[in-house]
Amino acid sequence: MASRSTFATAPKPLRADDLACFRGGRMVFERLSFTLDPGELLYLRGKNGSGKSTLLRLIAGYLRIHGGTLMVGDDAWWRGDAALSEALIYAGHDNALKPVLTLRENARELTRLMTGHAVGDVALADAADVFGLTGLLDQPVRYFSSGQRHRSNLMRFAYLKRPLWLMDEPTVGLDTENREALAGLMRAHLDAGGMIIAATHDPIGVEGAMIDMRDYQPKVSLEEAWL
Ligand SMILES: Nc1ncnc2c1ncn2[C@@H]1O[C@H](COP(=O)(O)OP(=O)(O)OP(=O)(O)O)[C@@H](O)[C@H]1O
Repeated sequence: MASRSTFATAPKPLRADDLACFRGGRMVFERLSFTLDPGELLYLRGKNGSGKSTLLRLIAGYLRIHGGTLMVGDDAWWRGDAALSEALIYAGHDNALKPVLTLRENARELTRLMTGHAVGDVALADAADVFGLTGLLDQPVRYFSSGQRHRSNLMRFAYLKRPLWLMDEPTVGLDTENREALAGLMRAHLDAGGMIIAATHDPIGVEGAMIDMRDYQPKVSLEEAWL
């Protein structure tokens, strides 16, 4: 199991107050507030298009804040904050794997880009073992099934020692065994003082608080509704 000292940077609490985000020509959410302390998990629930991915992408620094504040420890969040991007791992809907490379080469490439150093063979073997990918490490990703690709994408959470995990639909396409592996990995991360925000439609089986995105949808006035 990981320990606090295994994180490259110390976990910092997140505090959002009255956050708002405008995207695709409309306000996606507004007045959204939450706190997330080390060792805590926050689920984002809500129907398609309610802004779960938008919130994750905003925290990751890909989108702007249009209202409210987000504090990272004692510092105000800002887009392009290298310290924050070095403290988080984001995994969205699309996998970031290059099909022509093997899984090992993909992991080395990703870690070189994200940290400046390629992941070592021992750390990679341990991470592959979590999701039953040991036998696939030296296979080109183009031969993988969709579930194998998804597990390969999730593997980064096991070998990058970063405190804040932003997970978008992490259970999609996972069988029961791998859902349990994912839940175990998440529990170990939280036990070590890590933090997770996970957008999901499915129960994962790890205890956490919940944001219901329905509570933060903009209210449309009667006049606007007629426009
Ligand atoms: N690349 C984009 N450019 C502009 N608008 C976008 C883009 N991606 C999503 N949106 C809009 O942002 C809003 C929120 O979408 P988002 O993907 O955050 O929802 P979601 O809750 O994650 O949905 P799902 O459950 O389908 O994944 C939607 O109105 C969507 O149309």
